[in-house]
Amino acid sequence: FETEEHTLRELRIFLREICKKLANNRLFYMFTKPVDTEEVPDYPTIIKQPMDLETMMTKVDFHQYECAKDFLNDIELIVQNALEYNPAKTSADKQIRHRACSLRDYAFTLIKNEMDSDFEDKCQDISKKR
Ligand SMILES: Cc1noc(C)c1-c1cc(NS(=O)(=O)c2ccccc2)cc(C(=O)O)c1
Repeated sequence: FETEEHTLRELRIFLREICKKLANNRLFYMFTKPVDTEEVPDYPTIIKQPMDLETMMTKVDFHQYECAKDFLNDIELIVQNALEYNPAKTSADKQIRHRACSLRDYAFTLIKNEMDSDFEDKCQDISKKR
């Protein structure tokens, strides 16, 4: 059990670093905070499961990720929300869709390059058992 807690602690340290790198990239500024419903009043009528990088950092701290796959599922949620809410051919919508796709590629590549694959396997085994 102690080794499992140690493994999950290491995962949280790693995921905080990934979250910080993504949030510090100016390209992804609009994904760093929840979409402001004052600014975008119809957002909650269209997007039922909002997600953003600040919320993800809080989820790390609340032990709500037990493997990198769960973390990447929330990245994918940010991406899908942006694609759904911004479908138009306008340059503004195209730009946010492009940035959402870049966020996905950055996050998956960062994790693939910086994470030991058998470390992720160990985390997924722990997660499945719980
Ligand atoms: C994200 C998102 N999904 O749909 C839309 C639309 C956006 C989105 C929302 C905002 N305005 S905001 O007040 O909700 C906000 C500001 C700063 C960080 C996070 C959110 C700005 C932009 C933008 O492109 O600048 C985009």
